[in-house]
Amino acid sequence: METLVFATNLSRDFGRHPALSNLDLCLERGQVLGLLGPNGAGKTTCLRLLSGLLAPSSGRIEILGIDLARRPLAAKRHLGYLPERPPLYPELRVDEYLTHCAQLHRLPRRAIPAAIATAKQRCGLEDQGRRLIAKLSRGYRQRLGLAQAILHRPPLLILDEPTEGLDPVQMRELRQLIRDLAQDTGIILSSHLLPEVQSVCDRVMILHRGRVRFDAETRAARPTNLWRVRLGGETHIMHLTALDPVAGAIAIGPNRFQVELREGSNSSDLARAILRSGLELFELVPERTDLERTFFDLIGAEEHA
Ligand SMILES: Nc1ncnc2c1ncn2[C@@H]1O[C@H](COP(=O)(O)OP(=O)(O)OP(=O)(O)O)[C@@H](O)[C@H]1O
Repeated sequence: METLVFATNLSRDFGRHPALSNLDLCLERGQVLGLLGPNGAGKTTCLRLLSGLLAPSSGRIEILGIDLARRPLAAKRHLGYLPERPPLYPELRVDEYLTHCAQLHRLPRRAIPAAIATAKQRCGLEDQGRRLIAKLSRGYRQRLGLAQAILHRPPLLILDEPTEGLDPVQMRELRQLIRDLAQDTGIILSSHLLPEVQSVCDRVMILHRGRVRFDAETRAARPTNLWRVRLGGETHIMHLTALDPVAGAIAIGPNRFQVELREGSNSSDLARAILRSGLELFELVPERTDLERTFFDLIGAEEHA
């Protein structure tokens, strides 16, 4: 496995406001990492730090082993960046704009036409070369933003809210394109949409108020044999863990528990065992340990506090 990004203890303050605090991150080729979080969580700040547009207040970033602070040009050569709003020039035609970008990426002059043709083909822009950017739809502008990011074939792509503002069809097409690109690159993208991260990313980091609140493979966040139980009266967790179908339990509030069942046991077994032991059962619902649950639990608990 090739490590594309290695960042440690990354922080960025704006004045006294910590926009990002103590983030550690590692990305391998072929991985798609999603930064998920509500507005102001620190996603854009993180992506700007990783793309070298913003200097960290502390911490260190390596892109393919190259220190981004010490050798910014060499490190940035390996990455493509799609900002939240791609800096497009409406008065240029698609080909003119891509030629300009290729020059900025310092591609050799002779290699430029082929690089543009490949980028356009990958982004579904083959027939758009002569079109004025001003006349492009939002979806095509986003494709063009992506085309400029992949022109120099970087192994690392950093995409800030790539599907923001697109209609559902455009979103689906762009997600497919991201999955295609991920076959030979590593991608870090930001989003505030759970389904997007679930469908596109292998790994997710939930950011909230500049801190990482959750970091896991998206596969690991799928439901298991977990149940949420609310009991009546004076109960203790031992009452539950003593029951046959229960593999383990954790208390999540007064008389509220998250219960994991043994393999082969189901919710009826649990309900029967609870009632047989003389406990009162007020609620028994499947626990969704997927990303959505975690997302809302974490964000909700924080807001509540
Ligand atoms: N240039 C800046 N100057 C001052 N504060 C900033 C600056 N950029 C970001 N911030 C603050 O840092 C925090 C994180 O912002 P950031 O844009 O990284 O969040 P985000 O998760 O990308 O949000 P959004 O989804 O709205 O883009 C916010 O409180 C924001 O107001």
